[in-house]
Amino acid sequence: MTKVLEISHLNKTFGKFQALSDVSFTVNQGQVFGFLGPNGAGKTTTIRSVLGLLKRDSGTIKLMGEDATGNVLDTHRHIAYVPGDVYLWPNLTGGETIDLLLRMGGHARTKRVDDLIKLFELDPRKKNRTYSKGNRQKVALIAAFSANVDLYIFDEPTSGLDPLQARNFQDQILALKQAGKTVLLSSHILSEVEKVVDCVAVIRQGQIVEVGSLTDLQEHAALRINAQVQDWTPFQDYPKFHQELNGEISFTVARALLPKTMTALVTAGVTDLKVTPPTLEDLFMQYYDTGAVAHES
Ligand SMILES: Nc1ncnc2c1ncn2[C@@H]1O[C@H](COP(=O)(O)OP(=O)(O)OP(=O)(O)O)[C@@H](O)[C@H]1O
Repeated sequence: MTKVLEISHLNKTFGKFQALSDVSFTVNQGQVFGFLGPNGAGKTTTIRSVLGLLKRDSGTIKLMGEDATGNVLDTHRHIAYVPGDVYLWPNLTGGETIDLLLRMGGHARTKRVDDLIKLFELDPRKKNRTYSKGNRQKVALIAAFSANVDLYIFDEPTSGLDPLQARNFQDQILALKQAGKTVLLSSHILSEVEKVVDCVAVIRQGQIVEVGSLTDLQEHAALRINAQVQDWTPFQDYPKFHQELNGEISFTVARALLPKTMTALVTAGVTDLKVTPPTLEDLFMQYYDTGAVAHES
């Protein structure tokens, strides 16, 4: 499998502040890779390091097997990038900007540009300074989706888009995926990316706390147990223990501890039982809360 982007042991400080600590992950050819984490986690810092817009303290960043930080101009030729906050030349029109962005990247203008302008409902004759945040984002997205590159990087790409345009964005990502293209998609909202990503890395306070497929992550997550038992006291120390007025108890348990918990439930005289797998959103919130998935006993 071709490694398109390989980040190893990346460290970055701003003064005394450690923004990235030992960040490592690999994005393979044809993957749509979600780079997820709360605000301020280090997503943009990582992406800007890849693009050579920030100088890393240590670690390696390889693009298509080559040092990405050696020849930054060359790196940019392999990448289409849409930042979270898009700033454009104020006196150019959207259409002129798309053409300029494509020419700067060495890409030909094709009919695809017109199709995307229509799809995203952009008026390309307006000057950039008159555009809303969402329209500026559309200009950058249209240029990126029109480019033929090895890696597409989108940093919080739908923050200014309305739900219909966000859907168009997702469809375009799926089209890239079908074409075997590689995408790195950063977001702090799981629901925004879960329909399109194959694999995710979760970053929190500058550290990668999980890398894997969405199904892998679900496998590791804690299960919720709801039960009616004659003696609830053995369960009162389980995480998120709660007792309803009707006596039903609920708590969470790591999947690995399920057999032991079932034995304890039988001993406690269980009369009713429901085991619910976590939603991905639940799981994601666990990373936000504690930085680690619950493997508690
Ligand atoms: N130029 C800078 N100087 C000092 N601190 C910085 C600089 N750039 C980023 N930081 C800090 O580094 C940390 C990571 O920021 P970063 O922008 O990478 O987060 P993020 O995950 O992209 O967040 P968001 O989802 O809010 O965009 C934050 O605490 C931020 O304040």
